[in-house]
Amino acid sequence: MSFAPDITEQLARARADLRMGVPVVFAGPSGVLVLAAETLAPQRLADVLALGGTPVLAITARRATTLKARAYDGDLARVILPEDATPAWVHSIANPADDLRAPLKGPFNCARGGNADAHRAALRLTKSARLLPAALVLDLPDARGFAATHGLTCLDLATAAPALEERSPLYPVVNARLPMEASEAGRLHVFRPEDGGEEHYAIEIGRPDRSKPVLTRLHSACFTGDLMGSLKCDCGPQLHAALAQMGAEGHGVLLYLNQEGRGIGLANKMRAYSLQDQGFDTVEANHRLGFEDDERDFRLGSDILKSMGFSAVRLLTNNPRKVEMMQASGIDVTERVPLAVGENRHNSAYLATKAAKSGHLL
Ligand SMILES: Nc1nc2c(ncn2[C@@H]2O[C@H](COP(=O)(O)OP(=O)(O)OP(=O)(O)O)[C@@H](O)[C@H]2O)c(=O)[nH]1
Ligand SMILES: [Zn+2]
Repeated sequence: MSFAPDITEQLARARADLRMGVPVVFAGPSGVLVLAAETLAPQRLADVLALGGTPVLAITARRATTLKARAYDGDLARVILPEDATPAWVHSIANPADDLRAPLKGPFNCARGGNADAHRAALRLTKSARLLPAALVLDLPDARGFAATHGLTCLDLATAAPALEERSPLYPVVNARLPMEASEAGRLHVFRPEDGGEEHYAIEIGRPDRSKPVLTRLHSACFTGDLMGSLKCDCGPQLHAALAQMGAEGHGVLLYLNQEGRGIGLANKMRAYSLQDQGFDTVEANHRLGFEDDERDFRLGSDILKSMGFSAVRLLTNNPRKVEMMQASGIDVTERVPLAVGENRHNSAYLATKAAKSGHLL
């Protein structure tokens, strides 16, 4: 019998630690101390520098490209901290907000050779904590001892790295009747992941026949568009048009996935909006922040559909990646139903970029 948290539970703790600015430790053949750049407090940086060694700032290859730093590890770069590194320096590498106003100094001295597995895991962890993907990493000679002395979350790298790539199983928590404007025959189902992450929702309209393809919308949360009526995207009109079509047909399932900002979280999406005000498009803004164009995993949607008893859908979308990911994860997409609504003068460039760079069909 053990009450000790397993790796999934430890990772959930580690995410919370990083969001608060508390370091975590990865223990492996060579252990490391990890702090998220975004939440790095001045005293913690001073403490890390006082430990000696060669602290590096791990950033993604996307961010490295903008900074013209050498990504010797392929998907990431390890920028060696200058001896006089300040919190402002660390934040300016991690956060592109001031890239244009204060062009970064460079050239950067980047580590090459050795093993970057812990750095890669650290970046995955910052992303999954919805922080900027940048982490201060310092080699520790006795990682487990250091974690025990300082009461830090200690993750075994060999178990944590694969666990960070997996998606957590979702289980149904509750469902209840929800009469809506679009249909009085609505039912809201709540699904919860086992890893303490975001819940996702399914809005079932009518009682769709499980043996036939169901009209389905895979909708990613957009606080600004869905709730605030933002004109910068088409999410609000798409949400309402999808529900209206399901209401009119009498059946449907709208999956509301809490993947705000194409999976980067609302704070990072607002950082991307700020970059868009500096002239970058939606894809360039994600890259400058260090993210891929789209960090979402639509297999979540397949998991929910399967658990509700569906195996085939008529998918309301303009995004071919959604169709591909559904198919690849065992849900048959018998038809793509276009959903082109809500274009206006504020979002026409955004929609054009999605068509040109992300393959969206208009
Ligand atoms: N990072 C980022 N996310 C954005 C931006 N504008 C909107 N989003 C997010 O993009 C997602 C839009 O999701 P969906 O409506 O499912 O979009 P889609 O991939 O365009 O596909 P379809 O609407 O099905 O055609 C939401 O999570 C929004 O929060 C942006 O400029 N940057
Ligand atoms: Zn939106």
